[in-house]
Amino acid sequence: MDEQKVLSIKGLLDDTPEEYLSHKEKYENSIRKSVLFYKTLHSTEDENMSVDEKTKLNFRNIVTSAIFKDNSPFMLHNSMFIPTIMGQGTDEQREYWMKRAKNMEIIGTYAQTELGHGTFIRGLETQATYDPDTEEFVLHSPVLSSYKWWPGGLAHTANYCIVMARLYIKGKSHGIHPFMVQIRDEETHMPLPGIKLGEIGAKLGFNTVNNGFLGFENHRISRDRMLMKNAQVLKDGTFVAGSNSKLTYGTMVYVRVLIVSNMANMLAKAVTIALRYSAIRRQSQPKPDEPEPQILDYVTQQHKLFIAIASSHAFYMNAMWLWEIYYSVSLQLASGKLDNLPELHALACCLKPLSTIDATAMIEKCRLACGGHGYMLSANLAQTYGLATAAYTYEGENTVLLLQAARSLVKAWVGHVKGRPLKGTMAYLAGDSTVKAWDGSIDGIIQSFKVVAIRKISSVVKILQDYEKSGLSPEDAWNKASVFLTAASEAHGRAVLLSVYKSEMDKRAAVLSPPLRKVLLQLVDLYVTYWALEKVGDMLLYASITDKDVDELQRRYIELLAAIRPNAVGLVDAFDFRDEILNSTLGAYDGRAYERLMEEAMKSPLNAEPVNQTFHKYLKPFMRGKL
Ligand SMILES: CCCCCCCCCC/C=C\CCCCC/C=C/C(=O)SCCNC(=O)CCNC(=O)[C@H](O)C(C)(C)COP(=O)(O)OP(=O)(O)OC[C@H]1O[C@@H](n2cnc3c(N)ncnc32)[C@H](O)[C@@H]1OP(=O)(O)O
Ligand SMILES: Cc1cc2nc3c(=O)[nH]c(=O)nc-3n(C[C@H](O)[C@H](O)[C@H](O)COP(=O)(O)OP(=O)(O)OC[C@H]3O[C@@H](n4cnc5c(N)ncnc54)[C@H](O)[C@@H]3O)c2cc1C
Repeated sequence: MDEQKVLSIKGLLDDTPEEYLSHKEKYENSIRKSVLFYKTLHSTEDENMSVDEKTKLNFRNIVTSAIFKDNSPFMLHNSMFIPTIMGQGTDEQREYWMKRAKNMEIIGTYAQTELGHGTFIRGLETQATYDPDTEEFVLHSPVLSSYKWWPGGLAHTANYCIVMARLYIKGKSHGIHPFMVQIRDEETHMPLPGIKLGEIGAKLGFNTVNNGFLGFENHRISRDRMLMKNAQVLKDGTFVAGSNSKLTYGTMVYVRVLIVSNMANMLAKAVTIALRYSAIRRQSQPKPDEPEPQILDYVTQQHKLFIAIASSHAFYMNAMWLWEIYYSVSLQLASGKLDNLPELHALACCLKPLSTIDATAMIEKCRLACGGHGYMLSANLAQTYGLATAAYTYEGENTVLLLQAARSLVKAWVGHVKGRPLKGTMAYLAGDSTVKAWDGSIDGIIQSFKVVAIRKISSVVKILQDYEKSGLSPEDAWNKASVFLTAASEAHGRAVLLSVYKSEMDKRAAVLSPPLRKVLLQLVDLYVTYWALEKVGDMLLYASITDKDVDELQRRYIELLAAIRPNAVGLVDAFDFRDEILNSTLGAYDGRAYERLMEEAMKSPLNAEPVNQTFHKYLKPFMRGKL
């Protein structure tokens, strides 16, 4: 997708900064731009695309959608509506709906979360009751808490949506299934009879995504609107279960993988802004006889920012690696082979939380590193934070997903102890669980992170078993141990992030020029050393690190910051964000931050006149004691 082409779209870029638009104007402006964007770039994910092309398209979509400073009301159409049709529709349903969706003849969203339930999918209350007499499903929202609540684009944009509803046949529940539901008339866009729609209101971010609510009053849809790839309802109401009820959760796994690459992109944007600003901003005078230095020369500033560069690389490498796994498991599922789905689910349940936790924290650190100007909306750091922090919650709240990963880790460990072989990304759990002497090499530190994970998993399993021996139910034991279950999942996730980053870089290093290889491997070294220092407690407990080793690690870390400093600006320039996509007064390539700050300030409607009308209406009478 050619960004030049995107940016050449007349009217795509805002004359009036979004900050000065009303809530309603922001939405209307975003629709205007989304239509322009799609008309020019009508890029779709072709089923015949190679893994690499699909991944790049997703990644490019993310990058390009960044133009909107916030996200587009079309976001769910691309990121969930289309993938659900692809993953949950029969061949016939895909044939029909994919054509309409790809051509933007219809705009869709994905309506799963309800006012009363987001995490607990099996608790969703929207009903889809099959009527064999008319061969229809009756959709109904029995109580307020069953209203769909949150779906992007649902309020005023989408005219179709995937509704995840509880299927009832002859009074019996058959679990949650996906239904294709038209919610608005294709000509008038009016909500169809029996359908209540609206917007959920202003949020911390995502204020142009048009998140909405949806309630059904006995709304009927034909039988062929249930997406029936994984489970079917025959005309007479016979229910045919799928091979695995969790296949209906497939879109969420896809988006969790997408989010890891999205975090790489978000973090790259934020650190480009903060680091470029740090290269032009001069402040203080540590040496009386020298000019004020660039704030980028403060080692504390390097500590705040360089890890963000390395983390973006790490998330990107892990995301590309995870996409390969996702696509290969998807192909296996298509041929009925399910045995690698649990591992993909567990990986996504580790990497989505860790990438969003780290990216959110590091984007905020990029903002904080820019002083007062980082607090300006025109810097586009606050908005980037707002978008990233949402991913902590959506697509599976992070705690919940880490506990899901813990389920798999506990099962793997208990199986291992009983002699069952471990496989894939959990195979290392069968390895040595002690570090006889600290090995400060990159591979040695990564091995130590694996030992930390082994020890945390084995110890939390022991806690669980002790609780159950003491008479606690498995559920109560699980809840009591849950803090350390999430810690075990995080440790596993860290080990995966580090080892995949290193191995993926090693694969690429062979084809890099020696100078580039040196710089990129310095970032790997920085990433591994940073996390060893961040998790020094675990290293002391499980990896035989001594205070002398820690001292050595600290010195190595400082030297790495100094080594990276000369290439720091080049490293963020290499993310190759155009100014229009960075959309930031502080991050523009030309470094004219002060002029841009002033230019943006003058766009404030308040600066249109020297005296605001409230002076004569309120202030003057007030100051003259006449109010
Ligand atoms: C104009 C320009 C526009 C261009 C835009 C381009 C795109 C932009 C890209 C932006 C990038 C991304 C943004 C996407 C936006 C998304 C917005 C947000 C959407 C949403 O939030 S949708 C709703 C998401 N909701 C959730 O994720 C809910 C979380 N809850 C759950 O997943 C489940 O409830 C659960 C897993 C927590 C528990 O499920 P439950 O049925 O109770 O199961 P359990 O009993 O716990 O476990 C049973 C066994 O099932 C296994 N399991 C569970 N889930 C899965 C799964 N998904 N796959 C496989 N297996 C699964 C589990 O492991 C258990 O197995 P075991 O018994 O242990 O063997
Ligand atoms: C910006 C944004 C966009 C969204 N877009 C969509 C969309 O397009 N479509 C859609 O369907 N949904 C969407 N969502 C909804 C999102 O999927 C849910 O918010 C998310 O699944 C969490 O559910 P919840 O909000 O009901 O929180 P709850 O599930 O009520 O969880 C609240 C808190 O309770 C705790 N908790 C809950 N369960 C457990 C547990 N089992 N163990 C331990 N602690 C627990 C956690 O601390 C959690 O944060 C969006 C949300 C946001 C913020």
